[in-house]
Amino acid sequence: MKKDDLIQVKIEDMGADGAGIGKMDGFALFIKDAVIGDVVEAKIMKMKKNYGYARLMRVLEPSPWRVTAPCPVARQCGGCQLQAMAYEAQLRFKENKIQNNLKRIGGFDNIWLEPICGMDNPFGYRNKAQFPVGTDKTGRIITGFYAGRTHSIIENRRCLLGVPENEKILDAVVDFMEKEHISAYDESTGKGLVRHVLIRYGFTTKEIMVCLVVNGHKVRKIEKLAERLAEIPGMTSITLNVNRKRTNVILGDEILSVWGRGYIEDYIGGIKYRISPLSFYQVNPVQTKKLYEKALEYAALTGNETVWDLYCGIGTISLFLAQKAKQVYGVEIVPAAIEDARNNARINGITNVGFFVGKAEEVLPQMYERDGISADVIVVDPPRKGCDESLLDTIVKMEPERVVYVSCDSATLARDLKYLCERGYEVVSGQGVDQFPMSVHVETCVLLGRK
Ligand SMILES: C[S@@+](CC[C@H](N)C(=O)[O-])C[C@H]1O[C@@H](n2cnc3c(N)ncnc32)[C@H](O)[C@@H]1O
Repeated sequence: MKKDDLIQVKIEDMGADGAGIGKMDGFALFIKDAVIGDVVEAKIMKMKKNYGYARLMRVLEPSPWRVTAPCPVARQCGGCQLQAMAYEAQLRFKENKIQNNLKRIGGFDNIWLEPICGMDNPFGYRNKAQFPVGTDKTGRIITGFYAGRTHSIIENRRCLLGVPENEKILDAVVDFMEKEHISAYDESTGKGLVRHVLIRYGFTTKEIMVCLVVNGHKVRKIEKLAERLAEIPGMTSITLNVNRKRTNVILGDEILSVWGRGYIEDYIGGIKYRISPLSFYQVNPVQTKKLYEKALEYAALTGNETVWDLYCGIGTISLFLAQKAKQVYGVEIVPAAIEDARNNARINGITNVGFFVGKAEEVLPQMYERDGISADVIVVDPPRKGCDESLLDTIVKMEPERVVYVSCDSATLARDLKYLCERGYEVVSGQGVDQFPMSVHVETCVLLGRK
């Protein structure tokens, strides 16, 4: 097989990034957009020693799990990788992904997981969207999402994963930019003003926040845009975020108020959270509630426990746990998030929590060595790279009865579980929670107990 060859192949498996995998002449061929069970015609794009990449040209026999993707730009857009696959099959894919990682990376052969927790309606679930703004070849202002692995914008104002309000907001922003001749930022030159539109929506409160990310400190006639946006029911906060750096990172550090208050509020369970443009907040509130309830169930609190919630963000899990614990301590690296966490405790009248700013892998060992702190239960919810070994070592030394590991990357989860299980812990239970339908991502919650 060589570049540009046309082949016919049956898709027998799927890779972690959602690409279909077909086998031919001993080679594994990765074919994006092919669904397990399809027979496809594909064009070879690149061959390596044992595997290759091919482009899907035609589906010759559709898989029983193939569906028509409801979004017209699903294939080009980098946001969804699994829209052409029935939701039930997506859930099986995610369960397999977790199990494969546990086996391959963690060496766990027989971990029983509770059935994955999926959504009844797997669309319209996202409470946050960040739309890049740019221009097309004719200079017309466009917004949408980046194509997979690139920074070219696929125009789309009606993303089916988000709320309908997004479209009205984007219409208002683009109209305003065209009428007032406000430029879009150009990544290749570093020139132009408007980079992204960040929208957040409180599902329980229906409050909306719009934050325009700009390469500057002001936008001419912004009050005209604010006037129009303020007419959208629920609009609560309009801000500018200043990002003058030539970087892929979307948000800068500085927020300037334009209209309304600088935050929205939302509830998960009975707890109210204040969310500012820079705060980390889970994007799928329906599933987040289920995830936190699972973490709370695994923590099995009776009211006498001291609990540490590491990587606590704005204190979402900490406040959930505090309802059933004696004392909860949260640790988080972003100072603004800890400010939000303290505020969130205050507005909910929760007094049995304390928050610390710093790296979990520094704060916990320091406090253990210096102050001899203890823990009955430790919850960790790290970013994709997982936990630092020095943090895992301290957890082992502190000997909590239970460790609840919430993970957005089952590969690093498997690595860290292996480490803990070689040092006195065992996996008691676990469950995948689908926070990101239509994408390949999946959240996992695991309970570890002392052997
Ligand atoms: C997956 S989020 C979890 C946040 C929170 N538990 C929630 O559910 O909203 C991970 C958090 O870890 C924070 N973080 C990243 N590295 C960290 C570190 N080394 N120490 C402490 N926090 C860290 C991030 O800022 C982010 O808020």
